[in-house]
Amino acid sequence: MKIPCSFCACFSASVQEQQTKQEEPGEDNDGNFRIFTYRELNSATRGFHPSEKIGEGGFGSVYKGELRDGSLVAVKVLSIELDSLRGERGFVAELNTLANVKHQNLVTLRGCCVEGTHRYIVYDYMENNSLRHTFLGDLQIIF
Ligand SMILES: Nc1ncnc2c1ncn2[C@@H]1O[C@H](COP(=O)(O)OP(=O)(O)OP(=O)(O)O)[C@@H](O)[C@H]1O
Repeated sequence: MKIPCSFCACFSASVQEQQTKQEEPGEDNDGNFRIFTYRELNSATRGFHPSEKIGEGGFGSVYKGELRDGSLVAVKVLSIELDSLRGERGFVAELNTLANVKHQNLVTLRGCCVEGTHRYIVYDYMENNSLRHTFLGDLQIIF
């Protein structure tokens, strides 16, 4: 029998609690990290429409989305399902790290969504220019 780590247990309980008490949109979890509903992300990305796809990473596809409040987000759809130990570990490790690390050069983790065995991670959307300016800004400091 697999025993979940304390973070998994807390996270799972938090998600279930959020999902039972909310419909749409998701509420703030602790003011920063937020549990999104699948419906909200589905709506934000226009049903994960191919035209909204902005990239492909090692863990899955990334879609641009617009939340109801007008803010833009990047939604990473993990291609590895929770049944996979590697997927679960990667998901928990990424959230556990990013939710606690704040830096001007790191894209902000907005929250996540759990839908069945599927997992979604939501970040602030960064325009190419934002990333380029941040990078060039660092280079100017270095040189
Ligand atoms: N917050 C974001 N804002 C805008 N575009 C993003 C954002 N996050 C990811 N992308 C786009 O999606 C692509 C894939 O990103 P993703 O983080 O999934 O893969 P990666 O950078 O290769 O890292 P890894 O595979 O290790 O997770 C990026 O190259 C970028 O074009």
